[in-house]
Amino acid sequence: MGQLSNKRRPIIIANWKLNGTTAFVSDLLDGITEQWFGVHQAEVVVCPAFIHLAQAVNEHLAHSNVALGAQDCSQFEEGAYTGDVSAEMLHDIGCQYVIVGHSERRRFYSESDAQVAKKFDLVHQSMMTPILCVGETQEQREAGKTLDVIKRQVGAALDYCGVEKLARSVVAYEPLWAVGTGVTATPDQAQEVHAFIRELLGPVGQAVRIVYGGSVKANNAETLFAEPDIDGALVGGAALKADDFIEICKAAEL
Ligand SMILES: O=C[C@H](O)COP(=O)(O)O
Repeated sequence: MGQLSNKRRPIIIANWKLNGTTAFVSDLLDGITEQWFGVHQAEVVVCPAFIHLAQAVNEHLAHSNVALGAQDCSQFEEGAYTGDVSAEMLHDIGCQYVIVGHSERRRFYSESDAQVAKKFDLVHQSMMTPILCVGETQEQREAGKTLDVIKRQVGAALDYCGVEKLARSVVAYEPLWAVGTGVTATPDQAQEVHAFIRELLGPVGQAVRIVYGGSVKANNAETLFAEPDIDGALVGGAALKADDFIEICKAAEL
């Protein structure tokens, strides 16, 4: 992949969102682990729904080289917060990664930058790696505000947690107009924002993996990954079929 691949290990993350039964998840995990064994340049992470995490660990991932992530966590550590799942619970069950600030959480649950920053910090406190999602709406892009939005979203985590924690994180750039729409950002559009995020992080930015998300498919992954600041992908729809997802993972190693 891109010219900086010697410095940053590519990472491909499957976000299965609100999908799957135990049988579906079982088949999908079998399909992925059977095709992704041995040593690989790219790191592969799967993020099932909370209720399928234990199944993933106990029945499929324990002896695989596929890592486990969660799609979200509570902004609270413990106590009377009905329905929540804490970062510590996720660590305890075997997660290594947690997505925070996904645009669907920001949009459908009104999560603020401040709440996302708290979650980001709790994931670190629980010895896992947060995947911080940022991205602009179509209206914001058309108004020329893309970089302002990204600066505000990354800045909230930076201000709350400090640059050292950002250095040990993954950032996912997901323009909302590309999420689940079939419209992918062009490699140039994505590269511009990725380079901007890296610049925002200062010297540590060179070590941070910044992935792109938004209608990534097997047929567009390679050109995106060829960009110097795109270190992998956060994949939704195309991660629901093992063969399609594995094709994207392979493209990260070209
Ligand atoms: O978390 C994944 C993203 O929201 C991308 O979803 P998508 O690949 O279905 O567009």
